[in-house]
Amino acid sequence: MASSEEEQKKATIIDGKAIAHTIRSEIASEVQQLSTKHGKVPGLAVIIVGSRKDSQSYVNMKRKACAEVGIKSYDINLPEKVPEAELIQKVQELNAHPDIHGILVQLPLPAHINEENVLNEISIEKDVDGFHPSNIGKLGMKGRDPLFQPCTPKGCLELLSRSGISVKSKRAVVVGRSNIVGLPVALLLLKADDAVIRSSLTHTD
Ligand SMILES: Nc1nc2c(c(=O)[nH]1)N[C@@H](CN(C=O)c1ccc(C(=O)N[C@@H](CCC(=O)O)C(=O)O)cc1)CN2
Repeated sequence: MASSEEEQKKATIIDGKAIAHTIRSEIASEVQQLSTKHGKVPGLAVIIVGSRKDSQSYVNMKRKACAEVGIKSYDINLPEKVPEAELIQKVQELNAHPDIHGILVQLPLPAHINEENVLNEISIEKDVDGFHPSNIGKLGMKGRDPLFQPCTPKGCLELLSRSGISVKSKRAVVVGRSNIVGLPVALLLLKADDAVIRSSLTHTD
């Protein structure tokens, strides 16, 4: 095998924990600067409906991560049977709250609540999950940039770039096409190199 080919076949180990540690220190110092210079502390409202164990665990991790970097998290825990209108009213209150800069509604929601109706209500300026149709739509459009990008897909691309792996001229296969991971990963890959990348979405969900 030619040496350049050998180079290309070499595996790269991605150290996710080390990268996460670096990113958290960067965010902590940005938050510190914001508060020193402008007297502002970023505020994130995290809404969870019901008591699914997996969702509780993800939400706890997000709240803990906020505390670690100095972001103030506002915990909103609503009962499983909360009416959709009440959840929407809560989102609207948070949209108008001056100390809350980001709103995150943990998914999935109980079956009686229409997820789309709720996500559409989040102000696009506070849509830190990037799930609002306007933000997702811009993610898919050439020359447009969403205000926020979904975090797990953004995390995948961030891991690659911080590990020195370029996606340019590569072929990518994305397994799954969920609104939360598969679809936005494919869109982010296209945005990263729309001239060359062909990303194929498999139909597992
Ligand atoms: N409002 C949101 N709701 C949900 C999201 C989200 O991003 N925003 N994503 C998932 C739940 N979730 C975070 O909330 C989440 C779940 C799983 C993973 C993940 O990376 N899983 C890895 C395993 C990681 C490990 O075990 O260490 C995997 O599946 O391979 C990230 C985020 C639904 N709801």
